[in-house]
Amino acid sequence: MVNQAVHVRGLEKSYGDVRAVGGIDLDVAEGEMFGFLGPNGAGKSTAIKILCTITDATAGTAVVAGHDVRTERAEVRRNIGVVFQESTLDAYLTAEQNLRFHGELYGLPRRLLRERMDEVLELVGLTDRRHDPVLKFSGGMRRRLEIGRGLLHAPRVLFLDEPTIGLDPQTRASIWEYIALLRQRQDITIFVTTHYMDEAEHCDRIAIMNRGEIVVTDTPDALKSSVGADRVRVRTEDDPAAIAVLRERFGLDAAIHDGMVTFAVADGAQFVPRLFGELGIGIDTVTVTRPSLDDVFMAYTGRTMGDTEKGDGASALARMMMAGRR
Ligand SMILES: Nc1ncnc2c1ncn2[C@@H]1O[C@H](COP(=O)(O)OP(=O)(O)OP(=O)(O)O)[C@@H](O)[C@H]1O
Repeated sequence: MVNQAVHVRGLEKSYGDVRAVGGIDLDVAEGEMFGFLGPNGAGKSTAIKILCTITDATAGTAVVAGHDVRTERAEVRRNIGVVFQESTLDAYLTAEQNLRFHGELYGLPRRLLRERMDEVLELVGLTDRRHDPVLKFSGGMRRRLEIGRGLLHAPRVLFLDEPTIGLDPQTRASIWEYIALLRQRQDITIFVTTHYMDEAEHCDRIAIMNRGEIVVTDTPDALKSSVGADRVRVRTEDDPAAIAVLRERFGLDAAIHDGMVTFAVADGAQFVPRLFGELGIGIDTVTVTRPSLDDVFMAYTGRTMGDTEKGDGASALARMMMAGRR
């Protein structure tokens, strides 16, 4: 049997009348890269806070790395690493001093701490910058250092909350290269929240949360298939006539969006040659789009991932975590 890194049953959290988490079940296998998506206010931060032992659930159980978050808080904390979107590094300290401070908080013996510092600095590509103060680092380097710091005490589960928010596309790509490398080198489970569709594609499985409930959990491919149809967009010599033919001859419900006749079919690549043969109206351009994770997100939450912007929930989470450590 595959061991569970995260095992959650009937987890609930209410703030007064607000049911932030409404009785969720969740299983994440050891070694999985698991993505947690959902619009603002869906309950992701609250669920993660419970898993990281920052707040208590109102009901239900959660076991992380084999320990109960309610009754074995210290063991859970020893076995998890947490990286928040907002930097909690001390910019006036060097990379190494930031790591040492964290290692001491976790009570790592000196020799082990030295070894682990060498390892994580190498992993995140900052060995030659270890004596530089963090204020000289770029945004991407800071994030890499934070990921390295989250790994210092060799956690079994790493929680990454929006690890690349606010970074440029090139830096985002390089952070994901480090995350991929991390997965190859270390036996670790990664639990990540993101608002970027391309990043969600890196996950083995994704859970989409909406209004306190997990509405679906599956692999990115299976999720895309579940929302089904391909989207076909055509520009023709007579769009209203084309819409009528699509309805009468093909039984398809088409409409004009952004100046193109747009409709959905199960297999666009097979359908397009038929369309050219049988439409009887000149076609200027045609495009076929497979469902994306954004379509999946839209189908399950009624919003696009791009609509979702960060509130201050995660920064509150970062502040609480740091307060908890002192
Ligand atoms: N400390 C709190 N007190 C009262 N209500 C809260 C508190 N924290 C969260 N909530 C409410 O619980 C619900 C879920 O919020 P949560 O921050 O978990 O959502 P989220 O999915 O993480 O959103 P975001 O993407 O914006 O971080 C929201 O309605 C929010 O207003």
